[in-house]
Amino acid sequence: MDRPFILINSAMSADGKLSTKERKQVSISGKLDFERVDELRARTDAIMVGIGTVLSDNPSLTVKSPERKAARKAAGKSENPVRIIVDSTARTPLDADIFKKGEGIRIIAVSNSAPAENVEKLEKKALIIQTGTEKVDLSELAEKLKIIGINTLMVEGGATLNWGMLSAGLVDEIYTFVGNLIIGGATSPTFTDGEGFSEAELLELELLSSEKIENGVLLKWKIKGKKK
Ligand SMILES: NC(=O)c1ccc[n+]([C@@H]2O[C@H](COP(=O)([O-])OP(=O)(O)OC[C@H]3O[C@@H](n4cnc5c(N)ncnc54)[C@H](O)[C@@H]3O)[C@@H](O)[C@H]2O)c1
Ligand SMILES: Nc1nc(=O)c(N)c(NC[C@H](O)[C@H](O)[C@H](O)COP(=O)(O)O)[nH]1
Repeated sequence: MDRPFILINSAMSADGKLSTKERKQVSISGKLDFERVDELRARTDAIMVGIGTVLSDNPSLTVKSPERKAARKAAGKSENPVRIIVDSTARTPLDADIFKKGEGIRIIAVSNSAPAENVEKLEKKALIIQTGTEKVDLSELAEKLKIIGINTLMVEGGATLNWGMLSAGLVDEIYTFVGNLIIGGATSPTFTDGEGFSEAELLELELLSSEKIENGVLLKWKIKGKKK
């Protein structure tokens, strides 16, 4: 299958959580890690998040640094990468910050069961890609993104989309910043939620690097494939 190079970047607590039990975001990253994420954003063709992240965090997914935005412009690109929301039932609020902030293309990926009236409203704000019956078919979405010129895709969570991408075999590398806090809670989102793998399905990773950043550690992993 021809698809973009796909990287997941997430920040997690020392106990592997992405946010609190109320699904409220907390700063796990410090200033330097947020700078690193901005730099990654500026280098990628597209950024993708799940609708759960939009509903809880309302991210804009823009490049923040004026210098990086200017460098993208100078290279003939938009200031921001293409911003994509995976939203099976077309629930994205029309006043979400992703629409209000920054220039550039937005894509909402919906399934074929998304209510037509929601899709029609979103069509005024974004390009719509429709795949899958109940849930967005992430493999088909990745192929379509490649066709429209997206060669590098950065997934910024959340927990359910991370699982969807990993379990569909769609991820090449994972960058996790592990921050110096404990969040706890059996229901707090973790780096990968969803159904989970059984023993015969586990994914094996190769550690590419580890780097101390302020009071945390950045781990870069490559996906090797199913654990033998
Ligand atoms: N710390 C971080 O780096 C970070 C990054 C992003 C989000 N978060 C946190 O994660 C939480 C949100 O995670 P979440 O799990 O609730 O939502 P999510 O962002 O993972 O979105 C999940 C949604 O994606 C959609 N989806 C469609 N097709 C899918 C498929 N085939 N597979 C999987 N998902 C599919 C579904 O509509 C599903 O409800 C929030 O609390 C947020 O603060 C943290
Ligand atoms: N890298 C990172 N470190 C964190 O400590 C944290 N809580 C997030 N969380 C991801 C979440 O989705 C954020 O809401 C977006 O990173 C915000 O993006 P914007 O600034 O709105 O562009 N991400």
